[in-house]
Amino acid sequence: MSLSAAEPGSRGGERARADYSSRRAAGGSASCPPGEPMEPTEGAEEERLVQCPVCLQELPGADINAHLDRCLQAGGAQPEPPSKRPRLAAAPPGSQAEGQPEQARPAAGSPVFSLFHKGRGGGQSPAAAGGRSGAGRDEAPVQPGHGCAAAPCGESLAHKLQGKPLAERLRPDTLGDYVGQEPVLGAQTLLRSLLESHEIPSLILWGPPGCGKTTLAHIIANSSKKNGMRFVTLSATSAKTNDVRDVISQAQNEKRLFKRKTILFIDEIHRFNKSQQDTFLPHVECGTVTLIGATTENPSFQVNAALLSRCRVIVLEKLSVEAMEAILMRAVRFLGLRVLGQSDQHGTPATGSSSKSSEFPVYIEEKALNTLAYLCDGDARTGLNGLQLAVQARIAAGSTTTKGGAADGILVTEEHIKEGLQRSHILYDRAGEEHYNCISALHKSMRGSDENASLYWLARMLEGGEDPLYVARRLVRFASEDIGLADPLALTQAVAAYQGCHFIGMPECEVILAQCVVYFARAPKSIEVYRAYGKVKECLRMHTGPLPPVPLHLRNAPTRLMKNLGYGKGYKYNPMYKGPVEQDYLPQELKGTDFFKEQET
Ligand SMILES: Nc1ncnc2c1ncn2[C@@H]1O[C@H](COP(=O)(O)OP(=O)(O)OP(=O)(O)O)[C@@H](O)[C@H]1O
Repeated sequence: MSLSAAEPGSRGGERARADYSSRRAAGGSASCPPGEPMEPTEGAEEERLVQCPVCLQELPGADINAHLDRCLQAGGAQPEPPSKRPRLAAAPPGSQAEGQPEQARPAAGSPVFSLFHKGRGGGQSPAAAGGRSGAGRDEAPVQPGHGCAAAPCGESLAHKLQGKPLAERLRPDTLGDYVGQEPVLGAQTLLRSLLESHEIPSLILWGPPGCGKTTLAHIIANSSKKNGMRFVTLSATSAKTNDVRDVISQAQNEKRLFKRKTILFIDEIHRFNKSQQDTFLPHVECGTVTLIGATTENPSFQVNAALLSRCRVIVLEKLSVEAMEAILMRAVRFLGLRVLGQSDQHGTPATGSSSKSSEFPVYIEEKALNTLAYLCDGDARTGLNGLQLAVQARIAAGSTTTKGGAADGILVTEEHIKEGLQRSHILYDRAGEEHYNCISALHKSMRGSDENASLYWLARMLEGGEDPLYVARRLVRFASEDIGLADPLALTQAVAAYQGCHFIGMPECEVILAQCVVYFARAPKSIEVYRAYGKVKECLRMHTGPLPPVPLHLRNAPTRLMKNLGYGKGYKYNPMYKGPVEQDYLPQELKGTDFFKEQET
């Protein structure tokens, strides 16, 4: 036997299979039942640990063929390697492993990270606690359609509001239910035709929170699954480089052994550092994995340029008020609420109503829905959670009303919606005017050395859901523009604050920003450099004709030819002189210009 320790996907794997076949033909130990000890074989080679090319488990060389036999029969699934962490989940529905006995599927913790699948244990998603998408999410399927999506008809309203957040229950499964994003997903768009023909390119989905990035990936997962592809998901907030490597080697094996393609979805890809992102590069390049990354950050800054050039960047916009209204109406139908229009005092039951008739009818003002669609600022998760919270609160309060002549029931008004949103989401328009107004107020408060106002505006933004890195970037600018050389350490503080925010994110990073903001409010201020640089720029802008050449004595002369042309000639090397050196550094035309001279006002 000559099987050597092989990297998954390497030629050693082929040799393993060849060896496996020949031993099998010879009636060798390949027929050992699982769990039985293998017969010892001769030779030192057998004592070496060999990695199974299918499941990556390391075994003594003597055991590998029988193990490989079982591994291949189990469709590439073997008991988990000891090093795997429990957040790795099981095989996707529709995958080859799905139809196999439970023990033959990849166990939780196997290198298969397939998460967009029907929950086996029916456990509650981590998102049920209000969490965002993450590694290990175990989602229940949502049926296409409206009224009874994800819930059997007749299920009570209280039951529908329990467990998973509404936003998760209503996550669309098909493009048909995906609302908005017309510029990238409308009819006739390239992406739609690619998705419809199951030609999925590597993608980076970039857009603000709650605009549908994960949902789009979820839809792609459903369609690719039907097409026999594997869909594996990782969250960059929790996955380590080793997890990525595991996924890649599993993808290599799947491709080699079962000719199955793997789509790897990485949520919050910007949280991977550049070297972690490098891990995918060659595998995206050679087509072992199709990468779908989701990010709320500008990928030009946060995603490795080489990786970026191999992916199509899809820019998703925050959802429009109309799109939000459509999403909320779908939720209203699902919950079986009755919309109480301004002109319709009796309330129009939403089609697909599924509330049990024994329950009080629940009414919601049309105005309340419009306000919610407006206030959630294009974030569908906030909108749906806001609706859920308001309805739950009203049901818990057990209020009944006969307002407006409607039958006895529970009424959700605009005020209730605002109250619910206020509690979970300070009214703050992250992309609109409020965003600029607040950052401007913060900047001016720090400039005016008002530490209280500075902290106030900072909190207004952060509590309203502002991206802490946006604030941190402004602080970096402020450190140079307003403090400058009056305290050069300010810049170090700002850069450190930016990095701190990048490392730990919200909510922990809020105090980092608070410290930096107070430091800046208290710091001495100087705009000397800022102003002088402005004057230099103006000087360049106002210049007419060709720009003056760099004086010859200031030029470097790395070659003989350049020396002969007079480059560097007459240059006085300052360290060689004890006293001040008489030498011009500005072009002749600008001799004596002082950009630092204060202008008389
Ligand atoms: N375009 C859409 N059409 C219908 N529902 C949507 C759409 N976008 C989002 N939703 C709803 O909002 C919820 C949250 O959306 P999703 O998780 O896709 O946001 P995201 O862009 O990935 O946000 P984040 O960056 O915060 O993870 C979904 O579960 C779904 O119910």
